[in-house]
Amino acid sequence: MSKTIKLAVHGAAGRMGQRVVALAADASESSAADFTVVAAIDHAGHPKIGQDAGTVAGISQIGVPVAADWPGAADVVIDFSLPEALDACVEQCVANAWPLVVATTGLSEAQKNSLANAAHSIPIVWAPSMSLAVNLSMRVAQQITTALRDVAGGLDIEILERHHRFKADAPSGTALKFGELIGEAMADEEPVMHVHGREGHTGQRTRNEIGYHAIRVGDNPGEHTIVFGMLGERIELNVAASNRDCYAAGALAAAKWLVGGNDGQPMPAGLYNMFDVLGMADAAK
Ligand SMILES: NC(=O)C1=CN([C@@H]2O[C@H](COP(=O)(O)OP(=O)(O)OC[C@H]3O[C@@H](n4cnc5c(N)ncnc54)[C@H](O)[C@@H]3O)[C@@H](O)[C@H]2O)C=CC1
Ligand SMILES: O=C(O)C1=N[C@H](C(=O)O)C[C@H](O)C1
Repeated sequence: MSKTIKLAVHGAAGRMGQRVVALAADASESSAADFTVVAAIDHAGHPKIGQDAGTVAGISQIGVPVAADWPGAADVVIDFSLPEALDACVEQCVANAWPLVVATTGLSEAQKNSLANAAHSIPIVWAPSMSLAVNLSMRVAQQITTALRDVAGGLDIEILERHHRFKADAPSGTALKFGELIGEAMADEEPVMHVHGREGHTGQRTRNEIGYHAIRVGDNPGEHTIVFGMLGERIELNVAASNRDCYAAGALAAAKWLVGGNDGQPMPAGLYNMFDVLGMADAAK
């Protein structure tokens, strides 16, 4: 039998952590052949501490309790937690030389810098969306922007995102990443302004801004619409999750890539993203 990847899940009792545990451990899922969940880590005060992580995730027992302690050994760690929980996770991974997938959004600038520092010693995949469809849409958004940025009459770009009412950060990390990539593709002499919502006497829209609008409704697992508005017509690029498994499957693909790379060799230390994992790093922009 081939050796499975020993996976530690950080934030294991959360909405996303549960789906990662389920896809990695549920025998009916194809990814379960690749992984063995060795640790399901969550906050010491979480009410599910001590319960079997499989049961918490809605699958059969896996013999691993949700715990606040880190394991003695792991091949890779997947983090879906909170910004305030991430620093300790990164420290553990650096101390133990564990590759790390960071999916948590809403990080401070200091945390982004410490991720870059940590990536000098361990390989890290960090992306605000692990979804294949979202990452592909980011490339499409860059291409549309490049094609239309000099259109007669001008191009207005606004980013609408919809998420469940429980989401803690706004706008979504994905919306901000769309904006960053689109801003690069706008390549104007003027610096791009990132405008978050509008209210009051705002005056006319300027050419060099990207607008962001964060909608929080019900149980929406994540939807992004990029509006490319011109005089006389518009394009709307919409990418929507039906459930959270697109993110969980993407995180598992990233974990597998860190451990086995493209050629079976572990990835060296460095800061990677989902474009690297999906082989889209050099896609035409
Ligand atoms: N990159 C991506 O594809 C995606 C990223 N996310 C992001 O992942 C994060 C988690 O999202 P959800 O699962 O919906 O949130 P959630 O609130 O359901 O789960 C977070 C979990 O982290 C745990 N946690 C809090 N403090 C901790 C600590 N000190 N140590 C260990 N665990 C701790 C919580 O108890 C909770 O179980 C958010 O930042 C969200 O934006 C969510 C979906 C996709
Ligand atoms: O909190 C969520 O749910 C999600 N967060 C990520 C983000 O902030 O971009 C990714 C996804 O949209 C779901």
